[in-house]
Amino acid sequence: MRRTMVAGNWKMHGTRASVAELINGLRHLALPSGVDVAVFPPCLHINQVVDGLKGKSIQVGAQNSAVEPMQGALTGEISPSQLVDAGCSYVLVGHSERRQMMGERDGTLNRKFAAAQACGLIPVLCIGETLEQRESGKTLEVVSRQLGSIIEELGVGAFAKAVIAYEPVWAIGTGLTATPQQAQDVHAAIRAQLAAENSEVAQGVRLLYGGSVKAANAVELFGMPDIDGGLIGGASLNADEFGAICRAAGN
Ligand SMILES: O=C[C@H](O)COP(=O)(O)O
Repeated sequence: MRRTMVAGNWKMHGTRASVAELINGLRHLALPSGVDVAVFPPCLHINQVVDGLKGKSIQVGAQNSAVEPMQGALTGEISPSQLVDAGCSYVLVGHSERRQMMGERDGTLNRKFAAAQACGLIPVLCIGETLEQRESGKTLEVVSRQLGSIIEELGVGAFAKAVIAYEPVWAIGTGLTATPQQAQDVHAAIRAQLAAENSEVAQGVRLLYGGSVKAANAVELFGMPDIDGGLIGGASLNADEFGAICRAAGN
């Protein structure tokens, strides 16, 4: 049985003061015991969040990490080993905003994924199609290629200690959500692709849905058989809303 997971990606939001407020809100949440909860603050605020959430069952992750596992001459980057040292458990790999705006390609993402795992971080691989790709019937082809890149490079076993987030780009921050059935169809295809290589890995890996998830649509989405929780953007910046989404995952 897979444990559900709700992850809050704060993206490039927050000041020390607003983060302190959000931490305070999170500390007061009653969280369901069967759900793994994690937040992904900007790197600048990771120490503050790790300290502020001590004793609370919320893990902390980073939104990005370097292609090299250990420290070195890589100006401006933060290594997975530094993130572990700071108290992180997870790292996002290949969020569509980084694929699109930073030009991150599969080869780079394979290295980031491997480097994260080498340090004991759990990578959350983000995959998903653009509106144009969906409208031209290429959704499954695109998602399969993004997933296949890691399988080819690192082997399907790499997903024994990883999470996958399916995020249709057209649903991110737009208020448009994939219908539960649209999301389920893609999640089922992802699991089938993994199962073709290794059914145990396929059954064990958690597949999160991301894209305009709110408390109001979470129950229906998380009720689908291959949706094991969510990667939440905007709604994770409000502790009460985030708490309600976590409770929806616990139903
Ligand atoms: O990482 C989170 C996703 O990009 C979803 O963002 P959103 O909930 O604001 O649409």
